[in-house]
Amino acid sequence: MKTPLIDIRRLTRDYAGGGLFAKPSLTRALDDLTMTVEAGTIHGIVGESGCGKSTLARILMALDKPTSGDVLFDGEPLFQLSPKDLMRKRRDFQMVFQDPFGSLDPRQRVARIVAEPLHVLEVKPSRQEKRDRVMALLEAVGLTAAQADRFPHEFSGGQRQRIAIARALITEPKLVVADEAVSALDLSVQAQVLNLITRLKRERGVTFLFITHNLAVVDAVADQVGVMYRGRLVESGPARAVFERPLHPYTQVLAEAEPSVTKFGRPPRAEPKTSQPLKAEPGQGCAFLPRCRLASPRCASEVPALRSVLPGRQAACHHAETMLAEEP
Ligand SMILES: Nc1ncnc2c1ncn2[C@@H]1O[C@H](COP(=O)(O)OP(=O)(O)OP(=O)(O)O)[C@@H](O)[C@H]1O
Repeated sequence: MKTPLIDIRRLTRDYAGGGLFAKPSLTRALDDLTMTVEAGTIHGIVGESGCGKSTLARILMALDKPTSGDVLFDGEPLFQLSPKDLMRKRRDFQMVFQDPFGSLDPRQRVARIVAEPLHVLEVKPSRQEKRDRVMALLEAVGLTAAQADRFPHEFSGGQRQRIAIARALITEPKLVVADEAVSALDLSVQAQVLNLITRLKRERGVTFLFITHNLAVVDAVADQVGVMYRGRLVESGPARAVFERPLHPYTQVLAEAEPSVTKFGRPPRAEPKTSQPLKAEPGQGCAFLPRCRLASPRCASEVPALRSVLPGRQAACHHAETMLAEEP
């Protein structure tokens, strides 16, 4: 079997909270998260606010360290590399952020902005080679050579996001993590940037990890999707199949709230009965239990492991087979 580009192994990230006047507390932003991303694919990560998406992105960029677990990038464990090897490895992954207005230095010209990761990551091409690379990339993202000497404020939001994508590609990375990269853009501009990303995957073989709360965006571009809930991966598989036929009740809730991704615009399923809600002890049962329409006593006592339910489809739910047997 092929080595995945990213092999995330049992990643946990705890943040200490509280302080001088508040009781100390611990937030588990990532909880034993395991997943793989194949090279040359667009892999979506979806989940509601606070589920740990940005924490995952920061760890994949080696901007933050996990409390436990590791990430194998092209077979190499990121958090066991020496600082020198990590610096070399950083050229292989880049990030595009949400805010196209805040993420580009307003005092720098576009050519300098796009070339910046070369300086930061100590790649030292000749002056001419650098200029050639910048120009080729500006052209690849649909901008002109004449625009290289302008400043960010002279561009629209969509154009700025193209500049950010060109900057992310300058070190010829294998992976680009896009964290809510089109969320701040108008719908028509979103579609243009998504087309660009699909083309870059096809023509350059770049792998994209597309992190968003917007299922329609993932449905439009992603080959695979991972659904996160409270720091855990609860479902994964081919994006279209996952949204059309969810195998986890949480995915179903997300998909039914976004009618454009469910084929027939299904009406939402019944909410759980609230007369005697089941509760799981922390760390013992399923975190989705209080919101789950299929909750059973087993869900309160046993954390459901992510398991293969259909070929290429995984879900962390004791009732995945029940969902499979239900009318679509
Ligand atoms: N530096 C930090 N210190 C303390 N807690 C943090 C820190 N960063 C994240 N958290 C907590 O970890 C959890 C996951 O946060 P994270 O930002 O990764 O979620 P998210 O899915 O990206 O949310 P959003 O879509 O709102 O950005 C949240 O409960 C958040 O409050």
